[in-house]
Amino acid sequence: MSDRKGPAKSQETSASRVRLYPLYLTAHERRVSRFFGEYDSSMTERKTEYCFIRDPEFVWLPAIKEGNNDTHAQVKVPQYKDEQSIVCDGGKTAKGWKEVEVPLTDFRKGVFPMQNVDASGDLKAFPDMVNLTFLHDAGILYNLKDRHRNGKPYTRIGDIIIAVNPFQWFNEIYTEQVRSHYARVLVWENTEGDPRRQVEPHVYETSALSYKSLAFDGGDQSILVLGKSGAGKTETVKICMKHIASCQQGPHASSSSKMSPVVQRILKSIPLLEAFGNAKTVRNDNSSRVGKYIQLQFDKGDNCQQEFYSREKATCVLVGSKCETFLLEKNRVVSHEAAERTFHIFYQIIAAKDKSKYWNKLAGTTYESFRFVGKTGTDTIESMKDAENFENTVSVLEEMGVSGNRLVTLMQAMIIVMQLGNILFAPDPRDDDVSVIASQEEFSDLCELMCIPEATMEVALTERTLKIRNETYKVPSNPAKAMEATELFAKEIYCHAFLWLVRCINDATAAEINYKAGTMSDFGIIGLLDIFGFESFANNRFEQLCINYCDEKLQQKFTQDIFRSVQLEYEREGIPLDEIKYDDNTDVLNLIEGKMGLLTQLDSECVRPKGSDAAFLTMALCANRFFPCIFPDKTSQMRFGIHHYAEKVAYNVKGFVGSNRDNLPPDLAEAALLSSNEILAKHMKNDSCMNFTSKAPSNEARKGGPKRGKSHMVDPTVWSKYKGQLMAIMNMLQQTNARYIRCIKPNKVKTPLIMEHMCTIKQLRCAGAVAVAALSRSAFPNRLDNSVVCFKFWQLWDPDCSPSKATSMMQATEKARCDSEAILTFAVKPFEEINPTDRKTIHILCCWKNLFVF
Ligand SMILES: Nc1ncnc2c1ncn2[C@@H]1O[C@H](COP(=O)(O)OP(=O)(O)OP(=O)(O)O)[C@@H](O)[C@H]1O
Repeated sequence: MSDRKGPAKSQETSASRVRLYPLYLTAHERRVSRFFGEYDSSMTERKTEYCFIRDPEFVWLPAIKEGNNDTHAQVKVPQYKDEQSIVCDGGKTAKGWKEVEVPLTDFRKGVFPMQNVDASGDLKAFPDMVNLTFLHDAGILYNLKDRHRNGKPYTRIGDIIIAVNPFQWFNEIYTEQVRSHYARVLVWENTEGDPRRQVEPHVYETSALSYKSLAFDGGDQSILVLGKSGAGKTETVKICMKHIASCQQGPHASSSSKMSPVVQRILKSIPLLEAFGNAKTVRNDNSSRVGKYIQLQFDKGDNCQQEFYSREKATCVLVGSKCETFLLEKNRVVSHEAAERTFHIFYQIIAAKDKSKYWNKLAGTTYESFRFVGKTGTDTIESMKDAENFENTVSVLEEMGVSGNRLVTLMQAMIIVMQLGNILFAPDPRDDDVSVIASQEEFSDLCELMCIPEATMEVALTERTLKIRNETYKVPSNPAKAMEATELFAKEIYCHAFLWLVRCINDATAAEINYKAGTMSDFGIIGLLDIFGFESFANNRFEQLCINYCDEKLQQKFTQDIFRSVQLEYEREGIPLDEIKYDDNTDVLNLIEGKMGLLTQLDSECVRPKGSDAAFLTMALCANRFFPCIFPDKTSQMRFGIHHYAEKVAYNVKGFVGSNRDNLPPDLAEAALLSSNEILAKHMKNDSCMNFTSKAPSNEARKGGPKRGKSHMVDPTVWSKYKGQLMAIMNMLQQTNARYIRCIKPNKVKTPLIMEHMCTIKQLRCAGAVAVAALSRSAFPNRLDNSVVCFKFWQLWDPDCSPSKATSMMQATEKARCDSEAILTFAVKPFEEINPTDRKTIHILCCWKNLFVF
């Protein structure tokens, strides 16, 4: 294009309201589509209109629009063999075509979502979905599907990585060479602009950029890995940790560079936690049944920036790690679905060759010998036998300092839990409300193992102490109550043995202990959060509400963070941003955690002597009747629903009060003190994950959680402890620069190469994938490169009426920007409208440094 001189155009824009789910068409888009519609019909060669149509089974189907009248569009739909073969290839691999008429009312304002095409109108998949020309969930689904089929599990959406679980290991994308390539390009090389343009999307970019930000800017970082069960969160955390461990070795690291012993221990700590915190579920053979927040600790060096700039050696080195765990699924200790298993460690102990070393009565036992363990469909997890896994577990425990007597203590605590499941009760023949022990031999073995006198243990299990005012009474328990107390005892022992182990791991890995004592606040942090994703089952209980609440908290943070990064992008591009509003989930959070919220109501019901689930529900519904996000269930008086940000979930309140109380009866707590096992005798009240003070404890953490917990009048409830822990973690995250990885489970059958549309799209909606892209584009959701504008729309331009200010001296990008601005100024003028309220021009397009947005 020749140089044209003309008045510079201002980049002023009136930002419109951000739509989190921008499905066609707002007034803005209508104007844009008028422009494109008229432009398209003016072209001599009409491009194929690749669009999507709705489908009840496959959610969206690719199609080609042939034409339309006032009410219907004529559409050709390629027919494929099955769901997996459906792709956006313009029907090249289709086995036939079907002509259909689609009512225009199927789509807002009758506009069809378009398939992903490049500048010349050819179908294309995009590594960064913020660059999709048209933005909607159909485009995102098929873009991910295309990459998934081609062995590319990672796709970028702005600053977020979407990781689709491939259910097969592509070893070639995790080699040491690939790791160092990402470290070199993203950390060590001094590149101009965004270095991510030089690499394929990968979780290595999240780890590398986190490390670089920590080393370069010094601020603490975090990586939040979110997704439903089986989506690949834990594997992703391990992949990122390994990469960070290699980044910190410096620009010249190689396979011969040795990791320090503490770094090796850090990397091994996750599989160790998996042995005790993971179980086989129907969704995932190695499912984490506990939330984890791992803080990698770095010594940033004295004059870190200066040395960092030399890029000769890493001065920001990994020197330790600490792990916080929360909401262990302790119910799994005492019961699990037939197709699932309890925690791996139980199977490992029973399968161990030398198990009688831990208790001679284990000799000859099988899984079925223990009621809590029982029959299992498999003795192999992730292609490793339980027996082999046990050897690994013991070897890593020893590296963590849990050896000799401490190892026996831990294993015996596990065996005590199993043995508790074998204790049976029967009604006393003289009185049904009194129970007697019906499995005398198993009971004697248990008491011997715990070293607690049988008489003491019998009373603790079959009677309970009640305190009424200042008087104490002993009340007999019927068999059901005695069984309930036994199971509670087993759950508490497991939970506290788990915390004891977490403290041992932290002792073996924390920088405060293994590197520099007393300088804890000097360490830089990269925190990795691996947390259960939002779920909705046929029957959702109290624990599910806690999990979904946690997810709501993270969703709120996610939206706020994305919004902040959009603001920064606009500032960088010099675009004024008058007003951006976005949907948020504050109302759901207020409903759950507010002063009169559901969980406060539940806590009050737990202190009432006759507190009941039904009374809780009545109170909760009444106190929160003005919240639009809660609704009663007309079919059941024991159910209610919450309209979460992701979807509506119906909760069954049966067991809410019991699950929230969940405290160990005082009689059993006292009996435990007599045990020779240290975990039972000394650690049953220790709810901490650390033996030392953590960095910069938050206000909540310092106070030890919500006030209720501090009062000695009542035991803290599960909810109050959980809320305190979660708030402490949220506060810690708040002080970091967060990056997100959204893991997607593409199918329920855990099989490679299958992407089920319905299940994937639901997760994309939960993850707010469209929302992220929309928010990233905020006022102008669609975008094209300026060079593409010049190429596509030059015919519309009359340079005499609207000259470009480009000169031959300019660089290509600058020239493209000026030309594109001139072309569009000319072409768009007729489509601009005047806002009737303020009489100002409504701009429908805007030219950025590299992009034309509309
Ligand atoms: N990047 C990957 N490449 C290949 N397979 C993977 C990858 N990530 C995960 N998987 C497979 O998916 C399984 C489930 O992954 P993972 O345990 O990380 O899920 P999760 O989201 O942590 O689930 P949960 O919430 O139940 O713990 C893994 O055991 C592994 O077989």
